[in-house]
Amino acid sequence: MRIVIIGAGPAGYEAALVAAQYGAEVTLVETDGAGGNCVLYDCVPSKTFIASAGGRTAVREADQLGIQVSINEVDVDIARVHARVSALAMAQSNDIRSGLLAAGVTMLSGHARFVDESTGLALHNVEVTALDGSIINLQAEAVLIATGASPRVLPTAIPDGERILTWRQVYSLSELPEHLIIVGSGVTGAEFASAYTELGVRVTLVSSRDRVLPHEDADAAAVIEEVFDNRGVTLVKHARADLVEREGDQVRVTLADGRKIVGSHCLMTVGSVPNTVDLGLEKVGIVTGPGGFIPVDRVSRTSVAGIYAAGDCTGVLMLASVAAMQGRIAMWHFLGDGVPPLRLKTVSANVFTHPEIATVGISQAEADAGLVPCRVLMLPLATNPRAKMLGLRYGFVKIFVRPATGIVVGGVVVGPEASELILPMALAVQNRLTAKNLAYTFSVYPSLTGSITELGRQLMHFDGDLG
Ligand SMILES: Cc1cc2nc3c(=O)[nH]c(=O)nc-3n(C[C@H](O)[C@H](O)[C@H](O)COP(=O)(O)OP(=O)(O)OC[C@H]3O[C@@H](n4cnc5c(N)ncnc54)[C@H](O)[C@@H]3O)c2cc1C
Ligand SMILES: NC(=O)c1ccc[n+]([C@@H]2O[C@H](COP(=O)([O-])OP(=O)(O)OC[C@H]3O[C@@H](n4cnc5c(N)ncnc54)[C@H](O)[C@@H]3O)[C@@H](O)[C@H]2O)c1
Repeated sequence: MRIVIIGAGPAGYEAALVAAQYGAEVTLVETDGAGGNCVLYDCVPSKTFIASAGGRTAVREADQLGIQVSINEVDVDIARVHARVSALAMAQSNDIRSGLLAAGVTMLSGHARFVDESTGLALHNVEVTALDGSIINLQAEAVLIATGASPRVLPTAIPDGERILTWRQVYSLSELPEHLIIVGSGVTGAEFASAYTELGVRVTLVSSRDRVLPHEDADAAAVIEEVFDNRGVTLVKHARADLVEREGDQVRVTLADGRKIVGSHCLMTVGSVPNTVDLGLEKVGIVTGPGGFIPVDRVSRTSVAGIYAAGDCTGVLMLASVAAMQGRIAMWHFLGDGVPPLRLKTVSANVFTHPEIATVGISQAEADAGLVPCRVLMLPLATNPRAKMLGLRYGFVKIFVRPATGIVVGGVVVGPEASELILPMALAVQNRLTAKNLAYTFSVYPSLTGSITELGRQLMHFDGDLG
């Protein structure tokens, strides 16, 4: 079987590894580097940057533990931080490339597009234009589109890479911004606001809504707002940026209601657009949906036989983990393996603010709307002995269980390393464990996960026959 994969982000490279494992002849085409935007520009660089920012916070927070280091004595060598970000991304990309080559995947560098002469063909034709302009034609029984997404650019706020920036451009700054205005308070905006304040930068966060992180758990977002407030972030709510312009060494952001904010730099985090233009989709008869995303079903099939799509270009859920799973599912499906369709209800995700917000399963908003009947219990970390020892001031664990059976259907953790602490909840949701199962599980004493087993104990009497 010949398979062509367009795009070497998590969706594309994970799919390539699966297909190669099954003995398929796999060609992976990528305009940039292995690992895609995820590894080179988005997820991996931002999380590496956030790790450095956390180093300064550890010093700032040491005082309450009786360790005295003046925060004014802490120097941030931003050139080294940025160099580390770039080096780590490149190393990760090289690792992925080596893994793909070792698995027998053929890697082609260039821009791929469909060139089928008519729709409805059993074999699809992909043309690859290399950087030097040379052209290679490929034919395949199956094609996976895994072309990802790019930062959304507003026509009235064009990034110049110096003062008006996308999140991909911040690592080329030679100095930390004096006053950073961040437009957009979704996950990307909140993560950068958190990291820059940790580095001691003055931040103004422009939110189009009444709160930060409008799509996240409201209790968790309230914690982040309180933390931001304590760190001196100016949060401008109900504010839509209409115009962002440079004035010498400054940037002026004009809001829809006429208010103006002046800062040294502006970071635009207003979402992403799918990379689905110039792919020749019309040649194969794929029609994109709202926002330009490629519609797919739960086994990653597009409307055209033999063509699959996975990852950010589908807009299903813009996470690396989901992209990778969609890509693997596409290959398992095409190569004839029995495959369970994608289940979004078991996806765990994390916002890498400080503290972090991790979630799995159903959300508070779905519970409040009555979409899923459930009992909700929340425990502040302040009651947890380990949290007290660590001097943690913020955070909580929250669980959602079915009322009659006690089956765990969702959870939220706000705290340090919440991305790690969510796993017991994710295991519970994935395997339909009950509150009683959690209650009977040994957690280490003292530990933050002790609060998760405590949630189980407080809810176990709802377990009924399944306990
Ligand atoms: C700032 C930021 C931080 C993030 N942090 C996280 C996180 O912590 N955890 C998480 O799970 N997710 C995170 N995400 C989301 C995650 O990065 C994406 O969900 C993930 O990158 C999607 O992977 P993908 O394979 O669909 O596409 P991408 O990673 O975007 O890769 C697509 C690749 O396709 C290539 N391509 C496009 N068109 C063509 C063509 N015609 N021919 C050849 N190649 C082509 C591109 O060059 C690109 O390399 C973050 C996103 C952002 C913006
Ligand atoms: N840790 C992670 O897993 C992680 C990190 C970053 C991004 N992501 C994923 O990437 C996707 C995109 O997230 P995102 O935060 O980049 O985008 P987003 O679309 O979620 O948020 C962008 C925000 O900008 C606002 N906005 C748009 N135009 C505006 C304007 N003119 N003025 C003010 N505000 C404006 C929107 O209302 C929205 O709230 C999400 O699915 C997210 O899960 C994940």
